Amino acid sequence: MIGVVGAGAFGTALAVALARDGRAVRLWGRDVTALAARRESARLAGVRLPENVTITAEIADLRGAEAVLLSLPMQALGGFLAHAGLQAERLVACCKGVDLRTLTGPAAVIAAACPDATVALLTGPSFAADIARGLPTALTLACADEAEGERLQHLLATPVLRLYRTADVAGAELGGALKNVVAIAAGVVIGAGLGDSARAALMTRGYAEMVRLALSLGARAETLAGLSGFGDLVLTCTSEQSRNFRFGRALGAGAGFDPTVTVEGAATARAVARLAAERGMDMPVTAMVAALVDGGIDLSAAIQSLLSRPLKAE
Ligand SMILES: NC(=O)C1=CN([C@@H]2O[C@H](COP(=O)(O)OP(=O)(O)OC[C@H]3O[C@@H](n4cnc5c(N)ncnc54)[C@H](O)[C@@H]3O)[C@@H](O)[C@H]2O)C=CC1
Ligand SMILES: O=C(CO)COP(=O)(O)O
Repeated sequence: MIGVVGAGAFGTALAVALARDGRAVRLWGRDVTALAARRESARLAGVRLPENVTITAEIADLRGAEAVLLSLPMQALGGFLAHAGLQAERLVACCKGVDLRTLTGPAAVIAAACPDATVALLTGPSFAADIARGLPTALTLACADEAEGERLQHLLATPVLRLYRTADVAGAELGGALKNVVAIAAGVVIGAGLGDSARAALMTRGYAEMVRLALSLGARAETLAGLSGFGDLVLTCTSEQSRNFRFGRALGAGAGFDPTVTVEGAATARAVARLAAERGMDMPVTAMVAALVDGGIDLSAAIQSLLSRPLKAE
């Protein structure tokens, strides 16, 4: 049995994909009454939960799972683990971001709360709606323990959910966290009417910034160039499906945005701006997004801050 924590868009989509491929899945959520009654999530309209997905609000029902996928927003992960009493041998983070409290990624947050568990990360370019519809996707499964990583790769892959493996957990989680920040900035550029050429420039400079920080934190450049970094950056900066992109576009257009929608890049921009300051690193795209999110700068000043940077070698 595979456990999934978090009955939002991504957790439910993963539960559906694994169940369609024959796994028994237990999907935990804090308020699952409507989901259990309708067997269809409001976040994934038209997708019926297969029979072999059991929905539960009791965390003890996940005991004995071969692996538990943690599909909560990044900023909720540490608090959840501190209070939930979850016991599992293998915990797979499915969230993308940097924790504002500890300035670490999900793997360190899980390891601190559950020191005896094997920790892994599932990340890469994939919209929940695509996974739930059974469209083909390729993701990265990162685990520092190579044997456990291989075991999880086989446990969680399906014919349409292809998993590539890496032991570079830092690289995989930083790629997934930082691309959301760049996607907000790409949305700002489009929302402000600056055009596709400016977006391509922003994505490229944003990627350079992602790689710089990740390398300084011990990640490998190849990981950033893979699915979890470059792949997810392209998807998120260019698709209307992305919440981070749409949030940025609303900021750029001076429009409102539903505050209940999960936009991981907003808190992560603030966390990464602090991390960069601590390390004396220059991350202009992240700094601009963090300042915009905090309301510390207006849109024209934000755009000007990027355009007026000193001319230098690429
Ligand atoms: N939706 C997508 O296409 C993808 C999402 N992800 C990542 O998955 C993570 C979750 O995102 P989504 O499922 O899309 O968000 P969502 O907003 O659809 O769902 C989040 C779920 O977490 C629950 N939750 C929030 N705080 C909680 C807490 N303190 N305790 C227990 N449950 C809590 C909410 O009730 C909700 O069911 C994010 O880090 C996101 O970046 C990754 C790949 C694709
Ligand atoms: O991570 C994602 C795609 O890989 C989902 O992106 P959004 O959170 O921006 O919707």
